[in-house]
Amino acid sequence: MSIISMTGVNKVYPPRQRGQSEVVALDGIDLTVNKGDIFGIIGYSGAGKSTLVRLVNALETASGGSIVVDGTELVGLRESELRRVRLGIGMIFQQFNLFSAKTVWGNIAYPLTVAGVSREKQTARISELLHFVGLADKAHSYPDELSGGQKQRVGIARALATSPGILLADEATSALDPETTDEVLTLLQRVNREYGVTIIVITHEMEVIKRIANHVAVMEAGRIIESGPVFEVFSHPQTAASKRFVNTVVNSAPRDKELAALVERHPGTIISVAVNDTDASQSEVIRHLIQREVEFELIHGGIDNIQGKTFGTLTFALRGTSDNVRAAIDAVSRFANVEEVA
Ligand SMILES: Nc1ncnc2c1ncn2[C@@H]1O[C@H](COP(=O)(O)OP(=O)(O)OP(=O)(O)O)[C@@H](O)[C@H]1O
Repeated sequence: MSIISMTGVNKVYPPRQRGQSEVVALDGIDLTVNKGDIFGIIGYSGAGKSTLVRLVNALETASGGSIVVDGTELVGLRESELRRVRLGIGMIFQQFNLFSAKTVWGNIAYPLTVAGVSREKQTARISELLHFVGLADKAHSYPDELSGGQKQRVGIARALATSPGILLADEATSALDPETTDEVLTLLQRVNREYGVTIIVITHEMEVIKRIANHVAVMEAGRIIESGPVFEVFSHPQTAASKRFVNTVVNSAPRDKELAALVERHPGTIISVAVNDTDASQSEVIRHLIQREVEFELIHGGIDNIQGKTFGTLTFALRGTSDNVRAAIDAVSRFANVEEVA
């Protein structure tokens, strides 16, 4: 069931200065996020990701199109009605955006006070959330006394205070080191599983998508150029930009210097085979090489796990008669994506 649905959404900003032209930040966005998704949106700087998020939580208005959030059409809605929609959406940020003069407790209490929640209920909710994010002992600390990862955990607790159904995470781990990033991503997965919150993750890092998203949309120049289940986009990227993102995190075929070094050490035929556990398993590839009496050596590559599925590219140096090598490549090519790299 869809919880966010965008159809033909445009956003045009007026020129920043006289003489400049207007900026088309979003250009015909069609997007459906289903309830329970961890939906990743990836793109380089300026692709339009933050603009898209600001439209979803109604911080900005669209120039055209339709945006339906949890059954409510946002386009054309009055400010008082937009406020109600915003209550159902939590948000976390790259720079955490905590109130530095308030304690951890005070930060989490803030949205509850604004929503008119009684003191008693606030206390119960804040205690629950502090335990959930593992900061029960930091209730009376100030943000300055916390590490980046702890600050983001406060950010998550504050965003969840009013029990929103949707959480928007805008580059939420971009300021954190890899280990802390991992902790925060694990926490977001718990938010999704244990509280049933739909999460939209905005990032320029494919690792984040690979780690937690089930669905991904790739943005470029204000458009969504590719979208689908994470495993599909990783295993069959359709556009140059998606391929570049995928190559940052998965073992792909060797190129340039790396390839030249391999060729020097392994004269003969070198092939790269994309393997996965749905249609091109590693064992099937190896079985065909053995059957065709081809000697082989695994010289490059590796296997990843994406959404519980095996995925990777293995590069083999093949040795044997040219007929056998050809027959082996033909046989493997029937079910797997094979690239003869040398
Ligand atoms: N208030 C604004 N006025 C004019 N142009 C804007 C405004 N906000 C964003 N833009 C422009 O819209 C385009 C998309 O910006 P946006 O911030 O959504 O991209 P992004 O993918 O989130 O990039 P980043 O990660 O750098 O924030 C950019 O060309 C940006 O300069």
